[in-house]
Amino acid sequence: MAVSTLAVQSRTTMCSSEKCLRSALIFEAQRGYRNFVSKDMRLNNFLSSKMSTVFSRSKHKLAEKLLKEVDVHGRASVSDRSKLLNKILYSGTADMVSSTYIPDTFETETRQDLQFNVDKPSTLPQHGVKQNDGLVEVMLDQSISFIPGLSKRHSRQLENCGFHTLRKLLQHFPRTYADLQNAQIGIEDGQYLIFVGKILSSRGVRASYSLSFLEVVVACDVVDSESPSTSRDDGAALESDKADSGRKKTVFLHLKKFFRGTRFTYLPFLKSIEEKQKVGDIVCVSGKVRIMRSKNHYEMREYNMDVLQDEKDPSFCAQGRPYPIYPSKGGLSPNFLRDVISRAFKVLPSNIDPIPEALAHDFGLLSLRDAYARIHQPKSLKEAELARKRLVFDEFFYLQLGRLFQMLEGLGTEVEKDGLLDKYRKSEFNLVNIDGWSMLTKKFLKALPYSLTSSQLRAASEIIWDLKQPVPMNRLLQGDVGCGKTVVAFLACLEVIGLGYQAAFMVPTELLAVQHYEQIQNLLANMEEAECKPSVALLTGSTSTRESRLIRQGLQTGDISLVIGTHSLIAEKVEFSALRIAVVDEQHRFGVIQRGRFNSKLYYNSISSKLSSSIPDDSSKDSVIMAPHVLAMSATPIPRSLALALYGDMSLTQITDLPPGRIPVETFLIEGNEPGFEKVYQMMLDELEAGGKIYLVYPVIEQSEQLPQLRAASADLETISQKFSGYKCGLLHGKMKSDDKSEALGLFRSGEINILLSTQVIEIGVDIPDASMMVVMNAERFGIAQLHQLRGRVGRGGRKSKCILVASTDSSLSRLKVLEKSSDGFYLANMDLVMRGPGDLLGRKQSGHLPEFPIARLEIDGNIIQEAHLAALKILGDSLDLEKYPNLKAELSMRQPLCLLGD
Ligand SMILES: Nc1ncnc2c1ncn2[C@@H]1O[C@H](COP(=O)(O)OP(=O)(O)OP(=O)(O)O)[C@@H](O)[C@H]1O
Repeated sequence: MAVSTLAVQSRTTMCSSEKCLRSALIFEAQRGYRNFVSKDMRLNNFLSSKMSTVFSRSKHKLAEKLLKEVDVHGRASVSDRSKLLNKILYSGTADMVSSTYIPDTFETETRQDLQFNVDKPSTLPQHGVKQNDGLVEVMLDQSISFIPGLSKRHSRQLENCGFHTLRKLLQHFPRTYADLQNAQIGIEDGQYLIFVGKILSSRGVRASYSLSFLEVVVACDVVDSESPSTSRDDGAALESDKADSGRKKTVFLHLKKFFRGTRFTYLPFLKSIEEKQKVGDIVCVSGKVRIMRSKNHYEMREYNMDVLQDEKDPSFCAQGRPYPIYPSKGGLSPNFLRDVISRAFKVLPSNIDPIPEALAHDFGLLSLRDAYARIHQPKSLKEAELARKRLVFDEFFYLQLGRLFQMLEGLGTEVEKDGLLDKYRKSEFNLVNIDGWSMLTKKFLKALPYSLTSSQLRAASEIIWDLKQPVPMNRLLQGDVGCGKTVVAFLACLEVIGLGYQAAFMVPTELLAVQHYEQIQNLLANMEEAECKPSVALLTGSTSTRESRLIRQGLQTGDISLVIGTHSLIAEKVEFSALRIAVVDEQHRFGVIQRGRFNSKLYYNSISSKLSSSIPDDSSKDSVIMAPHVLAMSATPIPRSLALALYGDMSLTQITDLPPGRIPVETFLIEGNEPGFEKVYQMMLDELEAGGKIYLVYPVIEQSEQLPQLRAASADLETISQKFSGYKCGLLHGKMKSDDKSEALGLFRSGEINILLSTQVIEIGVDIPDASMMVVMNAERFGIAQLHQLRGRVGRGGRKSKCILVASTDSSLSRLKVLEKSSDGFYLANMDLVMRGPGDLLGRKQSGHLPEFPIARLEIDGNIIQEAHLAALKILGDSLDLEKYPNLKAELSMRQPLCLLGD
């Protein structure tokens, strides 16, 4: 009956309070109170007969004291008794009182009745608890036990399901909203409808020894859709539309609420619940209808009922409110949850919002209380949507605020902090300033066989700016496939090497490590002055024991300035002399723990290390105990919204353009049937004859009995070799030995192999600029982002390239169509996010690190996260340490505690 509580409260009489007290006493007596003395002998006898029930000593004593008081005041006025009971309720024993004196459910209104009839209790409220008109107002993180009328048993049930605080409860959001319709046309079983009618009767019924129910019958007038006049032919019906609108029938709603437990079967209880509903009241009832046997009679067990204040204008209610449908949790019924949540609003004050009003106004946000109220009890779907926006905003806002705050905390002076914020605020701030770069970096830049694109230059400047800061950089560099991230990372490495430090470059596969190693050696070879060239080493799982020992020694002494390698770099034995930057390529391929270990290990080593004497300036010496800068690179473009959520603590750098002269790869979708393959083979032949090189990508290495429809690389080698007999075919997959893999790739690079049959092992990083065609078998087995990555292996030079996606069935082609249309990795990643959600887009490993968002959905709320990011910048710009916003700081410490602990 929570919905109509307000109305109930307003018409509460002293008489009902007296009854409540009496019921409470009887209830207590049932539990075995021994020494109750009453002038009513019958009651006295009844109470004595219940003496044997177990009662804990403390409760017993308390109960004894309180009941004696009640008895003493037995002759006093009802309001005095109410005062007394109120005192009990506020004396810190409310839990006990609610469970021992007042039956479950029934006490909801009882306690409120009492509170409405008495003065404010004299007892001081607890910390964070406000009292208002007799109701306790509590803040969001207060226990749910403050919810009016919640029995101890229900509190326990809720707590067991994780609803410890009001916040937790209010964040149990409706799964969806049923579209309530005015019952003006035919009524069907299971529909969610809304009615306005008059209460005809209300009765509390004892159904059995331990079951009772309240049945309220409401009579409502609705349009009679079954009357013969409505089924006439159209013309006639049209003419008499007006008349029909007046043809009404009365339907009877039987609203039922059940109570389980012997204590709810007693007459006083049944009488009291009965009296809560006043015959003749006009009410608005909404909920799910069930058809009953008798015509025009309907039952409702899930319902909301509002007593209409203004009988003359019931229309406002009948306009069709969305009806919240809650997911059940831990066995708690959606109905129960709806009821408790609506009660929670009675104790929730309006000033719970930590976000300053001005900011909320700037971003068009509802106040927090309104947002909670409207998401749970919206008057329209639009209202629910507005409320949702506010709550989604909060989820993103505190994440952004926490991460930015944490970053600022690491900086020393206000000027530095302001500088960092400015960098976030204005992208044009990051002007390229090559003059400030080290000599080595400048020489390397000069020796490059190409000029950097403007966005590569901007990215390099941004990173090098960060490298000069006294706090460790934590930056994510991302860009589309083949945009030239590697060279930007090399520049960053050379910058620290130029200052006398070391750099580590970690990649997920050996193939990639070898490729990067060869690439940097080639680029360094172009440099004129041999003496300033840094020494570079390659350390992977296949490096011989002797060689790896030598490399480790070199790293320890500082003789090696740059090491490129795989996971071997984070092995415990590897120690650095003065590591200043760690580049983690394809960072999502490493788990957070691995990255963390890498980071902390390097930190430890760099503290313990003795720095070589070649450090040029004193300022660098001071910062030697700093953790190394981390530059993470992501080859899969991630939508900005997702990146903000996933890596909100990282600064983001994006390379937005491709090196000049790139011709977009032409993409074809072909069904993998006989004519389809004939077509593919013909295209391959044309390409080979024109001097091209072809990757053939397979989903598996060996043919599998379980998945016979999948083409396998090993199995196809012979067929393809026969088909293209004039050309050389090679095989590359993850199970091959490291040397064999490098050899196969080397032969393909040099042109000795024309067709490379491979698995997705080539997906990341493989860079063979003159490879000009790719054919992906069973393309439906790959995600959009993955296919885009694969496709990025071709078209890396000046030659026009083709990518053919062969799908087993016609139906799977439609999903891949988006690849045919676009070659923009960011656009495709966004599409993937919308189509598959963040979990599938990122893969299990990476999506596991996404923060939990109870209500936000990254695929649709991307714009809100951007707003939240701006709002966080605004707040921090105004108060770097959040001192101006103590409420925000408190909320932040609650939501993102680690960021305030400096973790
Ligand atoms: N500014 C440039 N002008 C011309 N070529 C460039 C430029 N920058 C990089 N390249 C070349 O483009 C190719 C791709 O570069 P790189 O391997 O760094 O790309 P990437 O961003 O790491 O791509 P992927 O994520 O696919 O590995 C390389 O052959 C590189 O030499």
